[in-house]
Amino acid sequence: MTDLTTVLEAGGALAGVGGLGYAKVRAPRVYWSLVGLPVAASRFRWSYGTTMDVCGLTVQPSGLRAFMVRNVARREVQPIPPKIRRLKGTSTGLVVSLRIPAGLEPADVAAASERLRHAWGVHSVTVVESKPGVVELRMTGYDVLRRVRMPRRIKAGPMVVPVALREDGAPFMRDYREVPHSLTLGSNQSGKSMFQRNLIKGLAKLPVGLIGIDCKRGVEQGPYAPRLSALATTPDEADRVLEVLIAEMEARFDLLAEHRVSDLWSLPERLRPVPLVVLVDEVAELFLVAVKKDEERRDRMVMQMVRLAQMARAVGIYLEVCGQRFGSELGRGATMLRAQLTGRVVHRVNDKQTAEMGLGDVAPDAVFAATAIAANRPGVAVAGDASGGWSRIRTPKTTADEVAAVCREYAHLVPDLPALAPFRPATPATPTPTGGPSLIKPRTVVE
Ligand SMILES: Nc1ncnc2c1ncn2[C@@H]1O[C@H](COP(=O)(O)OP(=O)(O)OP(=O)(O)O)[C@@H](O)[C@H]1O
Repeated sequence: MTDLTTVLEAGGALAGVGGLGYAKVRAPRVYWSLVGLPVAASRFRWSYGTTMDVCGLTVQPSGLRAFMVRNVARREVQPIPPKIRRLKGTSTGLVVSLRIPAGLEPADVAAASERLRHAWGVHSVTVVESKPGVVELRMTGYDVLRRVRMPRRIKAGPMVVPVALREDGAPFMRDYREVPHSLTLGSNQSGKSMFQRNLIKGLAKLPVGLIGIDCKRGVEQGPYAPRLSALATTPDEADRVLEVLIAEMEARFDLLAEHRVSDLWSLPERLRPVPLVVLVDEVAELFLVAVKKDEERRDRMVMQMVRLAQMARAVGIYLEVCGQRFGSELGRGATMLRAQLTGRVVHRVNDKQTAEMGLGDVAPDAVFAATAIAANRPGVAVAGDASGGWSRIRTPKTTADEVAAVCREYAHLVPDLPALAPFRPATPATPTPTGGPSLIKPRTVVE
């Protein structure tokens, strides 16, 4: 009987270990919550003081403080680490809020993030300044980008779309009011289309107008036609669509002037024109020059896009440009346009120069991270912005059919924009137009 009990106990223990091993690989969230988090939290608490000390993140207390607290001479007291304000476990990691003592700055903690990661045995440590004097250490317990699962509850805003997951487990949000224009770069098969697909999936549900420019004959954006207000599939069509957008921008500025406000969001809701997002897929195809005559069109389009990028934010027209490279080889004015596209997402690239094109001017520290993206990780990218911050992200795998279904479901949100009507892609059933007013008259398209 005793032998049987021992065998059953051993069997139960082995099954438990096997189950945990299985969970670690197949359900890392569950494993983290059951095992990883309690272990990491204990390890953190136990080794906090010494780890911060060896990582150079302690300061000598002031003489007065040493005297007040311990009533001893300053040289006799130990250096003190940042004070822990809060420690919170999440489904992907651990978030620790620290008050930075005088003598340290957030950059010191950020510089030590690799050392902290190894000391506490976590997958990554990201340092974010949450308010002056306070930093958050966002640790992830496992590689959350291996299989992306977006958090269930995401706080979105009027022009904010969740597109990908960040390495620290938080969603990567595309906020058009904060960063109006953006550039997505990456080599072949790196995941650019997947990024735009996720973006369209989010945007399709918002009250915005979507304008597609896909000079690969519409193969990428064609399936989303029911939700598009316009789709240009050749450079000539794109040229005309951009002309309409410039006219729309000017008309919207007249409206702002009439109501003495400086941006679209300050207008009363009933007068506010619908925001427009212009999605350019593979920008090199758009600026392609086959014969000398095309150069004039290309230069005109670059200048139209530069004008939109410089001014259209205030009137709610936003640019989302995607390409393999974006350098001076795209023609006159291209680098000027790139400078205006301040949101940057760089997928795997073939050379350092392309990573520098995307991130060198906004987040130089991120260039190396972009060149280190593995070929077997499509969809992984480095996202930087004009504030110099950057993060590693990955989009969830989403099929074109899934996004096409969302576009059909939300086709009733296509705004009434008569000037763009000639460019409206054909769809099986034309939905009833809704949304904000258009400010310019329909044009006759001369083919
Ligand atoms: N986040 C992701 N997770 C898993 N697989 C992905 C992810 N993103 C992209 N892929 C896969 O990688 C491949 C290339 O993706 P995608 O077509 O988006 O790349 P691309 O950069 O647009 O390529 P191209 O420039 O050749 O059009 C596809 O098979 C896609 O399913």
